[in-house]
Amino acid sequence: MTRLAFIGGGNMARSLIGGLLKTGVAPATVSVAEPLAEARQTLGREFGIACYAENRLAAAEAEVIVLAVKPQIMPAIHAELRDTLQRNRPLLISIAAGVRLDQLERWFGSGLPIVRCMPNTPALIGAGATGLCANSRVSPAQKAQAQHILDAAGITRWIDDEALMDTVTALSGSGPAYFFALVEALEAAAVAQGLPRDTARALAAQTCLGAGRMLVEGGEDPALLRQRVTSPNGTTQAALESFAADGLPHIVARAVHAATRRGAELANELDKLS
Ligand SMILES: NC(=O)C1=CN([C@@H]2O[C@H](COP(=O)(O)OP(=O)(O)OC[C@H]3O[C@@H](n4cnc5c(N)ncnc54)[C@H](OP(=O)(O)O)[C@@H]3O)[C@@H](O)[C@H]2O)C=CC1
Ligand SMILES: O=C(O)[C@@H]1CCC=N1
Repeated sequence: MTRLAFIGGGNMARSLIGGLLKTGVAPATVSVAEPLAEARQTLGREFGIACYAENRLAAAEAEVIVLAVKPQIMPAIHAELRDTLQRNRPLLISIAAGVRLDQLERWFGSGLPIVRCMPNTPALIGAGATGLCANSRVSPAQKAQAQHILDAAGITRWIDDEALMDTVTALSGSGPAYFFALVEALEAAAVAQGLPRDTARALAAQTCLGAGRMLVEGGEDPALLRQRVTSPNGTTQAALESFAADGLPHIVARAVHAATRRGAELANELDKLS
């Protein structure tokens, strides 16, 4: 069985580890490096995996290493891991927003097989969406390995042009937050009209789930699904006309553009640090 190490045991690592163990991956094959003692204890208790304070120890025997730290931490960990990686030449998987393959190659050593991917937090419940992009050193078997790890967390799509990974980040990486923000706004609007908050929350959240399930399970065009809700001259039409008058597509496009630009900025900031 493939030995897998996570560097950083935060939100996304927990989501991915939880998904993998649910698919039958043995806890004994997974290790994690996490600086916070309390977080190590929780990870060990929850998942039964080996937890280390030192990155080098977690990575020592691994055939696949998932870099699950914040982008700004990457330059700090490469010095620690570089020798181990050059010796063992594992498959490296980075989930960091913005961080480019050429930067990872420069920091961790050229010639390494590296997959840059962008999962999202619904991975925690097996409903994640991940874009993946590989450098030229990744073999077909390693591609399948990376896909297997991320498939455990939801759906996966390979992205051939790495330049589009910042778009994936802005779409599905950050995307759950957009839907949460919409639910918050819907809830606030209904509460302002007098609906009890718990009722507003439950109806808004279930509506989000129902719409999402119809999109995913039915596979129909969102425009068609929208039209079916929209009776001529009815309530939905009134709401959609209000959205259009306020420029909803433009507002969304600007937000996705801002997130995409921030991804590129993160990478540029790291170039200045390292
Ligand atoms: N959150 C999200 O929705 C998504 C995040 N990502 C990407 O995933 C990565 C992780 O994000 P997320 O899980 O949210 O962040 P978290 O802060 O939850 O996790 C990062 C973890 O790394 C640990 N850490 C800090 N320094 C080191 C170090 N030197 N060596 C090893 N571990 C260290 C942190 O410990 P401590 O807390 O003690 O500092 C923390 O537990 C980021 O690069 C982000 O861009 C990708 C997709 C979605
Ligand atoms: O906000 C962020 O930078 C990370 C990447 C995608 C989701 N969270």
